[in-house]
Amino acid sequence: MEYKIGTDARCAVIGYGSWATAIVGLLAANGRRVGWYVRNPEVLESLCSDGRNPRYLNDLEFDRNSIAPSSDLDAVVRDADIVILATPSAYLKDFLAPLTVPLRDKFVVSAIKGIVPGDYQTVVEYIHDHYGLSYRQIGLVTGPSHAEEVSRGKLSYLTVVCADPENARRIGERFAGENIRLSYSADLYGVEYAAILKNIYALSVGIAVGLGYGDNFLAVLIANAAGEMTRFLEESYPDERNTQVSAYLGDLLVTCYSTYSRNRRLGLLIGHGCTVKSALNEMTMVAEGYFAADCIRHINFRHRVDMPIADMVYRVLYEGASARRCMQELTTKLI
Ligand SMILES: NC(=O)C1=CN([C@@H]2O[C@H](COP(=O)(O)OP(=O)(O)OC[C@H]3O[C@@H](n4cnc5c(N)ncnc54)[C@H](O)[C@@H]3O)[C@@H](O)[C@H]2O)C=CC1
Ligand SMILES: O=C(CO)COP(=O)(O)O
Repeated sequence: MEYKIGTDARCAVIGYGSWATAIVGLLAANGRRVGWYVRNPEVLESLCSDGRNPRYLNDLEFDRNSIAPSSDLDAVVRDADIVILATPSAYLKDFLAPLTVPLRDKFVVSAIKGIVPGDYQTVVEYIHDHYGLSYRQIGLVTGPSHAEEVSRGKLSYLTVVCADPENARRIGERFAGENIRLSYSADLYGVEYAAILKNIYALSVGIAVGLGYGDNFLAVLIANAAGEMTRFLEESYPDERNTQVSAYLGDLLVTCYSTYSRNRRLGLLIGHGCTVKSALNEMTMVAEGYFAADCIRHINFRHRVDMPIADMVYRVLYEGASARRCMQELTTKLI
């Protein structure tokens, strides 16, 4: 299917959470007006009237001429060539439900780090299967990149992943900026799963910190998590890949140690003794690892990879198992 991705291509972003807002900030700084699907009336009103998202990254002020926010999904998608998805994975279907305009002639980039619950598919797989796009017209933007830092101009490295390296470079040009360094990859499967798994591992780190484990143990836990991630990728989809670079290991590290990490925070609350339900209620932002723990367990029934850390997180989140006991058991399986 024909699609447009060159310098004239128009971009649109779907979603209005923190990552969507930071991404619009990067794209808007690069020239062309950015289409933006914002279905929340309060956020839409505020973006149109004073160029700010009142719910997320409120200190980021947009030049109103550089953005075109709208609650009409069809119009936003119709006017775009490159559609960037930046909703939490759990609500992607919900966000796209009103769409009647075909996506087949668009280039779709997922900035989402999660699995579509219920379908047990990655976002790339879901868009390919449900919207009839070839894998050559779907990409990813990922890397260690907390929205709070990106939006404040803190140096960040993003990785753009496309089957065709020329497409990756063209998408990368849209995100480029003084404080953004870009890398490229063609490993759609590996990079997407790495971004999903790291959220589960950050939850395990948060749980450990909440339970009182120290830095010595955290280093062991994260080192084992990196090994578990690599093992999952190698056994489920062998390919030539270096998982030591920032799109895999870097993203895992920032999610495990940053105070901005939503997944670590959810784990911390549980480690401190909150029930899973009350910890989820405390969260003001989405922790993808909660959904991913269930999805990966389901997907791993096919691959049967040894994943003691992901299994521990699943048991705590979904089986009501004691975090303290599960973590103690896990300590006997780490090296
Ligand atoms: N925040 C970050 O620094 C980064 C986030 N990501 C990824 O971007 C995606 C979006 O995450 P964030 O922007 O952080 O999310 P967020 O927590 O900042 O925003 C959540 C969005 O989901 C909507 N939402 C929340 N609960 C909902 C519900 N029950 N039903 C329907 N919609 C609901 C909110 O209205 C909002 O638009 C995730 O996959 C995340 O892993 C990727 C890189 C960086
Ligand atoms: O993926 C992210 C940053 O790269 C966001 O997830 P966390 O907030 O849990 O780190």
